[in-house]
Amino acid sequence: MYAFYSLLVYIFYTVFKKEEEEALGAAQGGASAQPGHVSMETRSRRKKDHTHRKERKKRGRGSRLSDSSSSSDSDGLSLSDEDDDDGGGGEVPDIPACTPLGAFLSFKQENEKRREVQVQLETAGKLMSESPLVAVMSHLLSFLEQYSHLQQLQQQADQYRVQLKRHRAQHRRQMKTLRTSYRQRLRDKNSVIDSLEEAITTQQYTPSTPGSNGECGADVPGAGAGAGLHRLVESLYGLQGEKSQLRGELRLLHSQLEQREQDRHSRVQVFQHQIDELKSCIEEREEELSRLRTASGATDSEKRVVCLSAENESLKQSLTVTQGLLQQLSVIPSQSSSVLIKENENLRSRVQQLESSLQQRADQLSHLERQSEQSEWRRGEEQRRREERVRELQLELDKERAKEPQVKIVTQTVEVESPATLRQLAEARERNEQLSEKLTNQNEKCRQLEEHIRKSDEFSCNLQHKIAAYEREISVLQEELLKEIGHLEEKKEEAVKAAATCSVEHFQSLQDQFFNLQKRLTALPPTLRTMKTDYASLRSQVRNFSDFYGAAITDAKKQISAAMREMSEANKDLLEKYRKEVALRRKYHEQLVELKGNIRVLCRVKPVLKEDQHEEGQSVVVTTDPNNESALSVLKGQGRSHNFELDRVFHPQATQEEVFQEIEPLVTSCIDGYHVCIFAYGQTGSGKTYTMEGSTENPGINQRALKHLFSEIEDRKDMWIYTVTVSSVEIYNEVLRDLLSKDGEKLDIKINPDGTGQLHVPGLRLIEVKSFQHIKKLLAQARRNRITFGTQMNQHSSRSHALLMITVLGTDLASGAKTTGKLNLVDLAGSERVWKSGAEGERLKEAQNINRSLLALGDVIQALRGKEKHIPFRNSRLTYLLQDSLGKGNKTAMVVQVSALESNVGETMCSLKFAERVCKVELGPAARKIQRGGGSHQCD
Ligand SMILES: Nc1ncnc2c1ncn2[C@@H]1O[C@H](COP(=O)(O)OP(=O)(O)OP(=O)(O)O)[C@@H](O)[C@H]1O
Repeated sequence: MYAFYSLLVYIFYTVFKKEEEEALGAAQGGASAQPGHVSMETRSRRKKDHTHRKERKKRGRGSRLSDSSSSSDSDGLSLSDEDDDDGGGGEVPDIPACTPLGAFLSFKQENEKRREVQVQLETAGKLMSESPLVAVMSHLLSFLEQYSHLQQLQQQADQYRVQLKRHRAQHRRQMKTLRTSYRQRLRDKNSVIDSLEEAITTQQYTPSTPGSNGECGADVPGAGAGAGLHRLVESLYGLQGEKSQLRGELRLLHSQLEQREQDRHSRVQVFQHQIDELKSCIEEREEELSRLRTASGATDSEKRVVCLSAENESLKQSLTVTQGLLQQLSVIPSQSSSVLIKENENLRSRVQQLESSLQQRADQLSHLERQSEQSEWRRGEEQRRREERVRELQLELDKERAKEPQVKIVTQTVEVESPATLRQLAEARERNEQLSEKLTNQNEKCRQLEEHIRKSDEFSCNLQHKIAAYEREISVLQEELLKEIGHLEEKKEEAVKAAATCSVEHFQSLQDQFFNLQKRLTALPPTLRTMKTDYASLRSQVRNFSDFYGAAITDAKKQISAAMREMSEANKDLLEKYRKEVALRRKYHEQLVELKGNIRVLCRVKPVLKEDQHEEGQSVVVTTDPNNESALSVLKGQGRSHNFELDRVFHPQATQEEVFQEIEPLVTSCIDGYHVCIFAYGQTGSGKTYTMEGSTENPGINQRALKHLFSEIEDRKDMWIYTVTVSSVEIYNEVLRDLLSKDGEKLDIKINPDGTGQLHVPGLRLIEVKSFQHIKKLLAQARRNRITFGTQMNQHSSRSHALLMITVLGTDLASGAKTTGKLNLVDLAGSERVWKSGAEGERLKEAQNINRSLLALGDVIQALRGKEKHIPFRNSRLTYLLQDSLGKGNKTAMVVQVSALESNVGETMCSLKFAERVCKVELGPAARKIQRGGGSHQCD
């Protein structure tokens, strides 16, 4: 079976290859142009893929991502072979073209280009798909398509991974810029604090001058100056409280900033963690993909194909052939692959949309993060400056506190030097007021700064919210992306599983077939050997047998020919004996018949003619026995049959000659001086006229009898002289008519006045005939003159009894003895049932007369049979006329005509029963009418 498939596939492959080459040659002006074109296109496509890949790699390098995961870029097994021009092609392991899979894939790619050219081979390709091997290869093809789809997905995953890395790098850059902006802000804050510090320094410088002056002028005591100093100290304490308050606030702000920084950091960590998770997820997918690629059914199938190819040369040939067939099969559009491609396109567009939206979100996020980092940095800087300023103010305050005893001394001094001190005090108060104003201004500035910090905090908070919202969006998008990837993975796994299962099943079945074939093949050699030995022995036997057979046949032939000779001799003897026996029996029978004077009764069965089949489907009820010429059986119906035993029965196919041969001896006896009567009896249409007269081509008893008479006369002419006279009459409605007379006058039967007592018909024409030709004319005339009409039973029914009376007067030349022989040949009118013949009027009268005369004949027969003294010959013209022939010492033969059809079974039974009665009639020994010397007498 497998060999058959292989042969079939090979034949198809050869045919299709040839047609394909012709088609390609016709379509592209040469068989060699197409492969080059295809390879060019393939190369250009490969180059495009390669350029795209290179760009991606450049981008990957540009981002300076040194993650270990970046090495996975080169993990994928791409369907598009890349050139190694740039030396970087080694990163992507190409499928070697020498492997079956590589050849298969390149074959497939070329086939995709040839599809349009090979449309005319679709029908043949469809036919080929019915082969199991082709089905397997189609499954392999679909599986490889799935595999290429998987590779595309992997490439997309790689792209996503690279994009994620790029996003991460961007985030890092943004974080860096945020940090720098934060530092910048801190620096700004420090500068603000420096400006405050300067202001405070200026404020300090102003009291230090009076202090130095006071030191100089301590000798000038004054009460106003002491109060001013006291207020100054109080204001300084107030300032110190305010500073400590500001410090607390700044600490609070600092802690808040730290908290926010921590939050931000934690968020960044969470985001980083999510990115890592995504990365690990992608890596897992990659691993899974690689695992699937290395351990999935495709590789197994491929390995199995290779193993199978290696195991069996025939399978290898089939695989090669199948590769060729793939060209044909590739033109068959795969609905599933087209759907997958469509889905893949949709997914690609969807992924692109998601990528673009993700890119936008990432850009916005980076921008916001940058702003946030800047604001945070500024706030940090400001806080730092404020802290430093507070610290310095604290130091100033401590210094001022440390100077307090001098002030008291100065105050005492002022009390002593009152006018100068008062003036200084006034000046100090003025300065104090100025400082107060400055402090107020500083406070205002601090408030403004605080307000600014608050606003920046709010802005930062808003930014954090936005970042959180964007992160949520990113997470949602990531989830969607993961879902899509998962969905694609599931589809891919399903497709891979289905293809793998299918291919495994088909390979299993192929393997089973292969193993079965192997088993058969292994079982075949011993069988073949035994067959060979058997054949050799048989051959030798046959060779010997031919000699043996020839000798045996020769012996057998000899034996058979000897046996046949013996048999034929014995048969000849037997046949001779049989013939003699039959002749003897016949002779004895005839002698017996002659002695008894029985009427010989013959029966002739009419063949079934077309015109007799008035009713369709009539069965034949009369059967003859081929082994018994005297038996006849009539099936009466309901399974009952009646057997008749007559002198001779003629089957339907009996010829006129056969019938006459039976009559011939009687005809001969006529020449010898006997009175012979032969009459035909039977129902109308049963063949009486046919038997007696016959047709021109096939004459009946009348012609044959006369012919025989003349031949006998001719034979005896040396010894006897014969005179033959002929007369013919018909009895129609009990009226005698001369059939040889032209006027057809009526005749009467009378006793001959010569005293012989014989019947005499005055006026009847007696025509002496010299030749057979003469008698033929007379017979034709008589036939013409006979009255016939058409009835339902016979279109040319004879409505009269016709008598051909032949008188043969013979003179023995030697003795002078005279013989008078008479031959009455009677064709009786048909016995018929009036209702059946449809007779009416004149025909009815005819029928009644016919039946009456036949009844009279029956009465005569009955009387003769009963050997009654009175025979009623005179009851009818017919019996009266036949008195000479039917009476004692005459030879009589009756031919009973019967129909074999079921519809005539009643008439047939009547006729045969009448024949049976006639059979038993004993006329006594026949007497020869001879005149010797002077007197005539009868001799037995
Ligand atoms: N043995 C036969 N072979 C062929 N045809 C026959 C045979 N016997 C009778 N026929 C045909 O049957 C038809 C009727 O036969 P035929 O006229 O001799 O019947 P019949 O007994 O004389 O009838 P009827 O009493 O009405 O005159 C004729 O056409 C005749 O040719």
